[in-house]
Amino acid sequence: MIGNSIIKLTGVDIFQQKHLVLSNVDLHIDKGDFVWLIGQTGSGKSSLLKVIYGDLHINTGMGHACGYDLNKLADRDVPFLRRKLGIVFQDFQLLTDRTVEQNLHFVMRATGWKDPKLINERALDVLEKVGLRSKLKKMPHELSGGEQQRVVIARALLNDPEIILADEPTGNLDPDTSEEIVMLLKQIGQQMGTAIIMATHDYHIIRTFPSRIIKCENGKVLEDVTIA
Ligand SMILES: Nc1ncnc2c1ncn2[C@@H]1O[C@H](COP(=O)(O)OP(=O)(O)OP(=O)(O)O)[C@@H](O)[C@H]1O
Repeated sequence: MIGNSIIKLTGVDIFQQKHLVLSNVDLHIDKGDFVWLIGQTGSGKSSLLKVIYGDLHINTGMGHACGYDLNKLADRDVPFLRRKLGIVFQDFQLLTDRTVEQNLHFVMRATGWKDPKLINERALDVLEKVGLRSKLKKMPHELSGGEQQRVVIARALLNDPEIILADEPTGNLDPDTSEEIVMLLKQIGQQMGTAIIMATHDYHIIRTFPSRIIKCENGKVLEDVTIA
């Protein structure tokens, strides 16, 4: 982290294969920021998030995420960058054949945790943060959609991330449960200084929780957007 800056993109072009999705992107996210990311289907929201978590490489402009230089990011750096990011995406769902506890332990072992006592404690700690300590031994299918999403958030918190990237985390949830998830993310941001970028198509929830809005539109990322 340079000062409070967690993400800094300057003049970045973002491609999917040979297709230029977003050009000349400037984006600055500081510790504790909560940012809504909006834009029509196919406008480039996921592509922008993919650049930040090292899934899409950049060649034009300058990019930093959690202290990593995105222009020079080597494949071997990506797992280390990902430990500083909490990812809450529909593509990163829970393993369905393991309990909540096993899901959390699996990620911890994969990211270098060794001590079984610390692993147990950390799993309980993150479940406590999302209010699901009692669900440790449950299988994902025994949980509601909102509870599953809370476990995904707990999993994203395991390595104490500097930023959480949430791509439509409330897409499959009813309005009340969606609000609970946003409140939880906001609370995490306020308590731990975690920055949060949340992509959504749900303008109602943005109106309920007003915050900075950025928008992907016509190949650009627009800042300080307001919605009707
Ligand atoms: N793996 C890929 N290969 C080639 N093109 C892709 C790939 N992924 C996305 N694209 C294209 O890049 C553009 C931006 O897609 P992206 O997924 O970033 O949009 P989005 O705003 O996240 O959309 P949605 O709201 O539907 O999730 C689209 O034109 C899409 O077709």
